[in-house]
Amino acid sequence: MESRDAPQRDGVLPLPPSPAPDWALFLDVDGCLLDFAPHPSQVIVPAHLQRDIVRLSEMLGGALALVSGRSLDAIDDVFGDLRAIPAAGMHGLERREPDGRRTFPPVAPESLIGIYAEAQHVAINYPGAIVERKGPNLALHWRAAPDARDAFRAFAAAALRVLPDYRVQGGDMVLELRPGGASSPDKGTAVEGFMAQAPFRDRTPVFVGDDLTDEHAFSIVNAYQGLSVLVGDRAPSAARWRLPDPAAVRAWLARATAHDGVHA
Ligand SMILES: O=P(O)(O)OC[C@H]1O[C@H](O[C@H]2O[C@H](CO)[C@@H](O)[C@H](O)[C@H]2O)[C@H](O)[C@@H](O)[C@@H]1O
Repeated sequence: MESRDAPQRDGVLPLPPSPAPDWALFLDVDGCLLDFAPHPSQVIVPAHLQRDIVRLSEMLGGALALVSGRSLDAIDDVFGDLRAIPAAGMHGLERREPDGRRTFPPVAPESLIGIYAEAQHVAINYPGAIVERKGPNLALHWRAAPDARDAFRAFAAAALRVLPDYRVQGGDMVLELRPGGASSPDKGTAVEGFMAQAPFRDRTPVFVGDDLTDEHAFSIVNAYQGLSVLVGDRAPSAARWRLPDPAAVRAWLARATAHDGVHA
């Protein structure tokens, strides 16, 4: 199925329309709602953002979810007030369903404990490099230490030999060791999971995200004839619409909630 046509502008993706009442809106977190920070715990959440998300969720009849690489606990630590909002964490490995039920990621293999310690030893050589443990996932970040990239890549390739059924997932100045082959959950299957149930079902899915891991979700919403919105200018991408940066995403959400209703 083809996605909803986006107006073409000389190869530049167009800005998305204002949210419509029949949308199911899926929002990535880091690099989309929030500007990147050197460390995952240093992100700044503008005061109006939670309020706008809650308001927009109400306007969409609850059909709004956060879909992130962060764990659900980390999402809740960052946003606090959004604990009633459905969410997918760890790139779809765990979910908070619309009725509040939780699905959990697979248990980490015992060998991950040693791998985690070894990764921290690698990171010590690169001040600013971060090893983040998220359940069965291990994220190796080099945003604040670009020189760590090659060492982390080599480390991850070697770690795969002792982590059964794991794979490496690339991201923006990060790579992640995570369980599961090609058929394991990702942000696309997370969107499909939400779309199979009320209040998301029968709505037009719209996914807004910036990173490689968001491409799974872009492909799914395209297949549903929804809107795929890339934040930034990463290429290539399956996205058909674009917002330039997280500030533009926040302004887009704020404009939608500044009215009494979303635009029909
Ligand atoms: O899917 P997302 O919501 O975009 O989450 C992706 C990763 O976000 C976090 O890391 C990224 O943001 C940090 C804060 O800006 C930054 O320091 C780091 O370099 C980025 O990779 C989070 O820590 C990861 O667990 C997520 O997978």
